[in-house]
This record gives sequence, structure tokens and C-alpha cells, in this order.
Amino acid sequence: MTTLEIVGGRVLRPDMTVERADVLADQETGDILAVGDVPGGDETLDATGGLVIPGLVNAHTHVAMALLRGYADDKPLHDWLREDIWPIEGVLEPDDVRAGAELGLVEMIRSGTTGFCDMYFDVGEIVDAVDRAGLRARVGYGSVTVGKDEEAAREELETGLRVAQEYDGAADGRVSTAFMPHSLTTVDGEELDEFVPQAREAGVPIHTHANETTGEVEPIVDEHDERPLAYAVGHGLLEDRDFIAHGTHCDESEIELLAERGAGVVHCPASNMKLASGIAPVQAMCDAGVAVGIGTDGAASNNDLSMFDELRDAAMVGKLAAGDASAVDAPTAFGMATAGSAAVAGFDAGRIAEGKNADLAVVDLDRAHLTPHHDLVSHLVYAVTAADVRHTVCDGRVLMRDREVLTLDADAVRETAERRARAAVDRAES
Ligand SMILES: N[C@@H](CCSC[C@H]1O[C@@H](n2cnc3c(=O)[nH]cnc32)[C@H](O)[C@@H]1O)C(=O)O
Ligand SMILES: [Zn+2]
Repeated sequence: MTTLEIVGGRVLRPDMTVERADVLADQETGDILAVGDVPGGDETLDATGGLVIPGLVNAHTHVAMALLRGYADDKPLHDWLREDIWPIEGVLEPDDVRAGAELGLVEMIRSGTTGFCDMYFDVGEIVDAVDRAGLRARVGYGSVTVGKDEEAAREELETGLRVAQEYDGAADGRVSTAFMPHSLTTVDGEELDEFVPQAREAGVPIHTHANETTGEVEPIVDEHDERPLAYAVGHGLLEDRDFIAHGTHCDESEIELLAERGAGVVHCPASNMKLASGIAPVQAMCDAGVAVGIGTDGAASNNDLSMFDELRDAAMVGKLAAGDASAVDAPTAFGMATAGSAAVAGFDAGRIAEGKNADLAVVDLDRAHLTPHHDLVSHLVYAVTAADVRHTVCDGRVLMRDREVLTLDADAVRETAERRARAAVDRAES
């Protein structure tokens, strides 16, 4: 057994209290062995002046879209996808997806994110990048069938199933998968009826975008005379390991349905604000007992992958939505982005406790904007930024030490991404 010891810092415990403690991780199993007074480890990380926190879990993103950051802004979802994003995604090559994924992974490691859920294409490239970068991920192929002929539509869904089976357990078990029909309006009900049972048989959960905009809710209500999430249940979705992205426009009956069935929701506040999609009723979901996590969505609708920005957005917009300054308080927000997101993703992470995955980050507290230390959970949600993250660890392995990313060559990743992004834009616009 080789061990990693994180020494000299304070530790955020699962009950959101902070104590002076060291953490010992087993680097073979990737689990936390002990928190408190621990024996010396084979490898040491210095956390003096820092706070050891569970690594953040970005429960819904499209990591390779880092390549499209700033490519198309200031439009609503429908136009943004159809006029800009889908056309340029149509010219992306597997090496572009790899370059975008690596760029996004560097940004995640730098901002203390240790796990994420991803929906995209060329998933093999993403899995390879995750394997080398050292993070934990649940990945899938986003199947879109709208506007496609029958054969192409079937191919999309078959690819989704094949990808979910092929990569489950990859990267020494750090990669898991899901079947990912893109949304309730871009895949139709009969297609779900045929493919959802096959995903169940394969034993993978199902992840889809749902109720993101009113433009996605209205057609389903008009055509089927039921709310989208009731429609989803009618087509075999929303079992307890399943999770939806957004849930921006959920009424009371849908919140109840999610709670009853145990399906998760990933709140993406920045994307919802930027595309003016709406404001998710997050406090009401939490009150009803819905499993809620937080995600950034892709960097083209955010425009960054820092979960610290997302935490602040989630707390702020949650208060506005509820008309109540006590809604989505700091411990609730931080819990959603760690244990909440981990539960939605199906990761045994999100808490610093014995037996949990050793997925964590160390935040430097000795900074003017984090002074004084009245309440460190408040700082994590309202004041910490990505640049305050000093070390990042996943599965007991150090991915970033003293702000240096160890698993990817951050400069080379940035140069390749810049070059490939330019070439992709030239192809898309020629
Ligand atoms: N199989 C499809 C790709 C689907 S991947 C998932 C898709 O979701 C898109 N996407 C990104 N953000 C959002 C969002 O907020 N709502 C819906 N779709 C999004 C993303 O651009 C990508 O096209 C194909 O080959 O074209
Ligand atoms: Zn999305």
C-alpha cells in the first residue's frame, strides 16, 4: 500500500464543520483511510494555511465545448444550438474533441473539480483524456434524432447504447457511463420506448436534458396533454439512478414526481441565466427531497467550468427565485455541488470521511479576499475563486500540486486548443 498524507490544514467535515486535521489516503484503492491524527504517508501534500474540501463534482457538462468558449454568445437556446453550435460541431474532428476535452480538464483540475458527468460525441477521445488527466467521470453519447431519417436516427441511439456499454469501468474504474438521449424534444417517444429497455438491460442509468426552456415544455404539453416529466415517466425514464439536466421549468407535480421516483436533477444556473432559459425552483426541489446536484453545462453557455462561480450563481439566483434571502444558503449550495452532485452522478465521493473516494482539493485561505475567517463555508460559496485552489487530488493521486497541473501539459494543451479552435471556425465558416 502507498499512501498520501495531506498535512497541516483545516478540513471541512460532512456536517459542514471545520476542524484542524490531516487526511490519509490509500493510493491503491483511492479511498480515504483516516481523518484526524494520522500516521505519516509515503507522499505528502502541505495544506498549511489551507482548507481541505471534497472535490467539486460538475454533474452536467459537455467538457469538449471548452473549444467553443466565446464562439457564440447572447442568444436563446434554440437559436444558439441551431444557428451556431450544431453547425460548428458538425465540422469537429475527433482530435478537436480531444483538444477541447483536455482544455476543459485542465480548467477543472485548476478549479478543484475532481469528477463530472459529460454528454458529447467522440466519447472515446474524452475517455482517453480523462484517463490521462486522472479525474472521475460518468460519460455518454448524446443521441439526437430530430430531423434525421429513420436509419440515421437508429444509428444515433445505437451509438448511445454501444458507448455506454463500451466505456463503463474504463480508466481503472474511474469512468462510468449512462445512456444519454439528448432531450425530450430532440428524441421522440417511440424511440425512447424501443431503446430505454435496452439501456435498463445494460444496467446503465439514463441522463437527458429536460424542461430547460418553456420552448421545450410547451410542445410536449400541446401534443401529449401532460407535463414533460410525466411524459418522460410514461416512456420509461426517471428511475432512481437517472438524472436530468436543468429542470428549469418544473411545476409542483413534476417536483413531486422527481422526489417520489428518486431521479436526480442537475441545476445549471449560469447556463440558465446566460441563455435566459429561466430560473429553476431549486429550494422547492430541496424541500421536497429531490436529489439535486450542480453543473456548469458546456463552456459555450457559461463561459467557464469553475464550480466556484457556479456555487455563487446557484446561491444568488436561488434567493431571487424564492424571493427569500435565506433560500439556497451556503451549506445547502456547497452540499449540492459536492455530496449532492456525487449522489446524482453515482460517485462514492463528495465527503471527506473514512472509506469515501479520496477526491479532494486544498483551497488557500491566506488571501485578502478570504479574510477574515468568520465562516469558511460562506467563503467557499461567496468568495473563493478557482485561482485559490492550491492542490487537487482524485482517487488518492495528486493531479495538481502548488498550482502546477501534473497530469497534463497545460501550456501544450492551451496551444493545441487555440490552433484547433481557429481551424474549426475556418472550416465551419468557409
Ligand atoms: N449526437 C449529436 C451530439 C449530441 S452531444 C450533446 C449536445 O448537447 C448540446 N448542448 C450543449 N448545451 C446544451 C444545453 O444547454 N441544452 C441542450 N443541448 C445542449 C451540445 O452542443 C451537443 O450538441 C451529434 O452528433 O450532433
Ligand atoms: Zn447541457
